[in-house]
Amino acid sequence: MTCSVPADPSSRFTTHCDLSAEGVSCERDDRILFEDLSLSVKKGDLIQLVGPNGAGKTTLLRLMAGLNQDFDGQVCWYGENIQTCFHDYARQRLYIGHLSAIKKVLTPLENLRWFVSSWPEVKEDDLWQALDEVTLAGYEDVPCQQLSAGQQRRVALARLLVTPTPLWILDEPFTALDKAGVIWLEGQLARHVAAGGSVLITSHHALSDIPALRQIELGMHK
Ligand SMILES: Nc1ncnc2c1ncn2[C@@H]1O[C@H](COP(=O)(O)OP(=O)(O)OP(=O)(O)O)[C@@H](O)[C@H]1O
Repeated sequence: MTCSVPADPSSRFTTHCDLSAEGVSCERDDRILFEDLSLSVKKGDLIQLVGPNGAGKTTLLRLMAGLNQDFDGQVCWYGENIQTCFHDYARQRLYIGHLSAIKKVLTPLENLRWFVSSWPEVKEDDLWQALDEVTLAGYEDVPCQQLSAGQQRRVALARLLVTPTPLWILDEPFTALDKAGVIWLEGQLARHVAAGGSVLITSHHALSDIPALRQIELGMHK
């Protein structure tokens, strides 16, 4: 089934974000992580989930990304349950988990080629440019297992530059980045929302300089 989503020809995206969690509750090991939670992510939103370790931030991100169905309530894309239009939804959201999901036996370039295979409009030149921007020029053909943790994170984050999705769902994306990488990523977040994109993020890093920021606190249940 396909979602009925209006196109916006004036935007760099084919559509804008309209994601909503409605009455979502989730329990793990008899402990309530969140209950009857509602949340919407629209064009230009930058929403940071905050809370202590174990509060449920990753769990909420994964269910908003459609990667976890073990919860009550529903998550909708343009009013339709994301599970019934998952194929279309997955083309409109970029999820980067805290493990990055890069294939370590592949090179940075091969990882990006594999990753963008769902977006045929992305050109080979775009991949080289993205690797250059994340300061991996010269490392394009080195297997990722030979890169440092921060460089591997940069391979994962290069996807932000090549994927034409309005919605970014990012779990602790600042992990292992050096100071310059942190500044670069903050700039990318700010630029994405200013261009009409949307970001749902967990991070223990303060994002207070980004004007669009809204925080949602988890971990209120004992
Ligand atoms: N698959 C699972 N089975 C059982 N319990 C789980 C599962 N996944 C997560 N949990 C539990 O759910 C709780 C929330 O985990 P989650 O990873 O969402 O927390 P978090 O807020 O992202 O934490 P952190 O800040 O440490 O990354 C934890 O107590 C965790 O043990």
